[in-house]
Amino acid sequence: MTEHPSPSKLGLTDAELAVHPTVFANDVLKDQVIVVSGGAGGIGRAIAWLFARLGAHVAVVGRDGSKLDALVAQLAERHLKASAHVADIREPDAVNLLFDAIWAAQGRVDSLVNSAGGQFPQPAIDFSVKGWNAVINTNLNGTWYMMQAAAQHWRNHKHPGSIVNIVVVTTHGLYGIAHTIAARSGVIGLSRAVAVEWAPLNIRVNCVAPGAIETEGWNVYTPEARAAYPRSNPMMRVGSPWEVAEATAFLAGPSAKFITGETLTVDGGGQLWGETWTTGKPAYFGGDDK
Ligand SMILES: CCCCC/C=C/C(=O)SCCNC(=O)CCNC(=O)[C@H](O)C(C)(C)COP(=O)(O)OP(=O)(O)OC[C@H]1O[C@@H](n2cnc3c(N)ncnc32)[C@H](O)[C@@H]1OP(=O)(O)O
Ligand SMILES: NC(=O)C1=CN([C@@H]2O[C@H](COP(=O)(O)OP(=O)(O)OC[C@H]3O[C@@H](n4cnc5c(N)ncnc54)[C@H](OP(=O)(O)O)[C@@H]3O)[C@@H](O)[C@H]2O)C=CC1
Repeated sequence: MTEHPSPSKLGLTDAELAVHPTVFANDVLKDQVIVVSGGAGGIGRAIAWLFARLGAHVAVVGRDGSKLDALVAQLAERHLKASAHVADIREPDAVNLLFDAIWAAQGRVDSLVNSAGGQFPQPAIDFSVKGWNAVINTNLNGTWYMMQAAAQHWRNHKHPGSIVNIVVVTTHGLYGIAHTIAARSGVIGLSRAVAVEWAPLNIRVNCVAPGAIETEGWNVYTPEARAAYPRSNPMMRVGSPWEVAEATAFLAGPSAKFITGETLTVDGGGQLWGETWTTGKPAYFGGDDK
């Protein structure tokens, strides 16, 4: 994967996340257990900090154990509860073992947040089969394996649950990552379908669709593409991972107990006005790219 040097830090640090003001009351998630995939990434990390500060035990999941361990240590320093779990969400057997392990250690799981995911910018006409499959496998298949394993464990334990899938805005204005639009459209459709099928099990399923949210994940985009992101919505700024975390807490927790099958867009209005060209805006549309 091509990574571009970042001129300054991207996103929020642990020190900032530890004290960021929140609209939620302390202890609103007291004693709950929340699984956060991609928990050491930019958005997942903000979710982990917010949910832990609200009283939950946060089980953070990813492939890089050292990043997860460092985050858990930071949380523990502030007397917040968390555990690190290495798993590749594209491996269904590993995903099942992950949920077995968390249930065995914590005795419950209340919510799953799927924040693991990503893509690379490329005109769709040039996608290789391997690149297409990497993005579909991560964002659609991996998310599904996590959703299904969570739901099967809830059914087996006769325990209610909620799922929040972090997707992208699929309806308007996001170009150069068509593979992820395809995968995330699949996740949104899947979430609406199982929101109905799993309602008898007392499982809610919702999505959050962020717009341009500054995180280290942006290193996959060129500095020129990133420079245009603040102009991708009528608020003329990028979003913060904390803004996504608070939307996620709203949907995951008791505040949304009558909401299922919904997608909450957190993009500063970008789905109504604005455009994001992750590969540079072509001259045809009035941009600089040939
Ligand atoms: C407002 C703006 C933003 C737009 C909205 C969304 C933003 C975000 O989501 S930002 C944060 C998300 N984080 C990331 O996207 C992280 C970076 N991306 C990735 O890690 C990958 O894209 C991945 C998720 C697909 C990783 O999967 P993995 O299996 O590890 O993939 P590989 O790196 O091994 O690559 C496999 C295959 O994919 C093709 N490929 C990968 N990178 C590129 C590239 N830059 N250009 C073209 N093709 C690429 C390629 O075929 C790779 O195979 P090889 O050629 O054999 O390496
Ligand atoms: N930032 C933005 O502007 C936007 C982001 N999004 C989406 O929000 C989600 C989070 O984004 P963000 O935090 O910015 O991205 P990051 O790249 O910072 O974090 C993504 C995390 O996903 C984990 N991950 C990736 N693949 C796998 C895998 N196969 N198994 C387990 N974990 C995996 C990575 O951890 P590890 O390397 O340890 O596996 C990483 O920490 C992603 O789905 C992203 O596409 C959507 C719209 C906009």
